[in-house]
Amino acid sequence: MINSLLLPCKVFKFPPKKFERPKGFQNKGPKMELTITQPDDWHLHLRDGDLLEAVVSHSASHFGRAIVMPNLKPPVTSTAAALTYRESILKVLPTDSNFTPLMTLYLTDTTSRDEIKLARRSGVVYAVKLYPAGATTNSQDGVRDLFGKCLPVLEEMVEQNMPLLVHGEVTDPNIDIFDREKVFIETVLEPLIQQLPRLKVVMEHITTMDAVRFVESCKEGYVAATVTPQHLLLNRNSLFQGGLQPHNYCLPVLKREIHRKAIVSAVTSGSKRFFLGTDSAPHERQRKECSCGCAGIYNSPVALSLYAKVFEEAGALDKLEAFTSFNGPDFYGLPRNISRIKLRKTSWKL
Ligand SMILES: NC(=O)N[C@@H](CC(=O)O)C(=O)O
Ligand SMILES: [Zn+2]
Ligand SMILES: [Zn+2]
Repeated sequence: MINSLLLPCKVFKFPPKKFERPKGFQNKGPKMELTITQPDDWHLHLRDGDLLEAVVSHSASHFGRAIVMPNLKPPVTSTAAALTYRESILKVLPTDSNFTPLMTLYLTDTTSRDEIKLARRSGVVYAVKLYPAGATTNSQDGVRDLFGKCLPVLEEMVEQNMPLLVHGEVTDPNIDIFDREKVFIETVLEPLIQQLPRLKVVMEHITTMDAVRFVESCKEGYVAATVTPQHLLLNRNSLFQGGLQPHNYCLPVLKREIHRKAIVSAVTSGSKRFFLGTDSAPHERQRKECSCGCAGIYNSPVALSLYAKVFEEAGALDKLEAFTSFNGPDFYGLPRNISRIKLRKTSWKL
């Protein structure tokens, strides 16, 4: 794939005193540059072991912080495990990196209220992740009884102002795979928000116009969504273009073009409810290219450029910075980054 788009080239650090508003898009002849506040990634899979070591620098070179997903084997279900995982990430970071992993807990039917209190007190756990059991990669230990066994924990999360991050798909095999997000909104998210209107919810990696409408209909500051580069750039044709394309397979699966367009409109509108979450999900090559390929797209080395391409093509580069660098920390109640990153438009080959 040959692209002409904005390629991140360097992070410039400014001390707070010298902080000034980014100058924004500058067109200097053929050389186009854009300087924005350093982005964060609000949905990232770093894995562990060798894979962690192989991928972490790709995120750390562009992003200031990342919400690190807990779907390891075994999953990160306790604050103690999150602390250990965090240490193993910090250990393999490049020495000059100030990348900060923001840890999450994997919700199960047996998570306790005390665990949520511990998580909040730890100062390193920022959210709890809901995987409906069987919905996606390493979700077999996920939630089976959200409105029953998990309810006390959700109430504690309201008390602790701890966001619930949601993989929003039903797992019923009788529901068509392309409808699983829409049905999840109707049967789980809408009742959940009615029951717990003060719970902060992030609908992760949205893929449909139904999700866009749902998020826009909720109270700002309580419900938001992350958006991946692949769901902004590809539709479901890309899964079958010239043959089966396993590297375009992720969950929730890519949808029709009308859905892609709705998501592009939502993020380029300047709405505060949508922010960057790459869902970069590395898998070993032989697990993608085989008779039963697993779900997940690895994108962190190129994600920021791809987002910039989407905003540029929509004529909305002036809205890019809010999506990449402001809306996420504002929703989580965290400070925006001080450092900045320069994007330079250039041709490159992936
Ligand atoms: N998105 C994916 O297709 N896969 C993710 C899990 C997830 O985010 O659902 C993974 O961990 O591989
Ligand atoms: Zn997911
Ligand atoms: Zn994910």
